[in-house]
Amino acid sequence: MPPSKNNWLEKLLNFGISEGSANNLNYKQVVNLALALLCVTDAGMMLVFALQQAYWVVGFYAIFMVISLFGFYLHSRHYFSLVKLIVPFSTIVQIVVTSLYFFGPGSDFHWLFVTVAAYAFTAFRPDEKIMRHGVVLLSVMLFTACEVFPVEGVHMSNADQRLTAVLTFLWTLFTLAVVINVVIARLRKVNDYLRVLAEKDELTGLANRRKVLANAVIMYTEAMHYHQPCVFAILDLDHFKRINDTFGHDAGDLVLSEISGVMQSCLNKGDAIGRYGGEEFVAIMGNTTLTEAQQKMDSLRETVENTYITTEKGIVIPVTVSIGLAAISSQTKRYEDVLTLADTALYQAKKTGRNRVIAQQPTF
Ligand SMILES: Nc1nc2c(ncn2[C@@H]2O[C@H](COP(=O)(O)OP(=O)(O)OP(=O)(O)O)[C@@H](O)[C@H]2O)c(=O)[nH]1
Repeated sequence: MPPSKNNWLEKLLNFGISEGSANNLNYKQVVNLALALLCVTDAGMMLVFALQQAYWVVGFYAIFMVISLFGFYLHSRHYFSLVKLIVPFSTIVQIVVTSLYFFGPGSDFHWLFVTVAAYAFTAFRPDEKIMRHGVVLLSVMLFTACEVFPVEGVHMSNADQRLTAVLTFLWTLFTLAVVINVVIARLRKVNDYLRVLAEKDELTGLANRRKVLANAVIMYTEAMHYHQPCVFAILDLDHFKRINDTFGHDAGDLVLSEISGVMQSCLNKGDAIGRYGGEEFVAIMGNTTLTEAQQKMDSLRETVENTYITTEKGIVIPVTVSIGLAAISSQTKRYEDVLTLADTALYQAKKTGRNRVIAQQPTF
């Protein structure tokens, strides 16, 4: 995947994940993010209680901060199954103690168990059901206990409790926004990457058959809608089987990838080209008359003819291409009809000696 601009975030998400241990990448990244957020949360709580001058509570949160940092250390040592348990259990203990002892159930601090359940569903894989359900069940039981047991908070006044509740609410909102933002941004990136893979021909780097036909539909529809000329071309390398048989399949692959680049460089920016299959390509030229397309394709044919592909062993392979052209007309009903006409023209080009461009005149 292309490197992200947010380098520090990438470094954090990928901490302890080496190339060879990249299984369950997303789960591991969620755990790293959770550990980091837990560290920041603990730092925030230390600040809140330091302002209250409750220094031993500061110490309590410092211990959990150290545990989170220890989680990063364990991750760097590849103890991932242990690391992913640190976050829920450290959070559970902190919520229970903070909720029951410092704030009291009236503060509703224990609603933070929602974050533990959210973590369990994102950090444990579907095949780790026991762990996932166990953490959620434990959270539900402890949440119920916090709701039911009337233990008073012993260290905070009502005003401080309210302030802490507001701060906690804002912080939870912020962390959820961060997590959702990171998750969505990453999903988008993966999605873009998969789309490129799904639309690209691996050997030539051109659009694959699916993508070039999708482009054909778009360009055909636009041309029909705006009454503009549009030409479809099918380009087929000549005697390609002979190239494979004489120089080998690898040399054939080299010819395909080199000639693809040459063909693309002969087209205009708005034109579309893709690999139709084997040694056959499709080009669509929008806003181009048949005469203009014929000139462009003839120049492309000549460029291919003058291109000599040299293999690693120094063997020079001459290549030529035959091209069939057809333009859309007022009679055209479907884009496939234009492709069929271009294919007929290509057949003529092959039959009449190859290395030539033949245009199928439109029928009105
Ligand atoms: N190296 C290589 N060869 C391929 C690839 N895809 C298809 N081919 C070969 O392309 C050849 C196409 O052969 P034919 O359809 O007979 O066409 P041709 O030899 O070019 O003959 P004409 O089109 O009539 O000039 C076959 O031998 C296929 O195996 C590929 O990705 N790499």
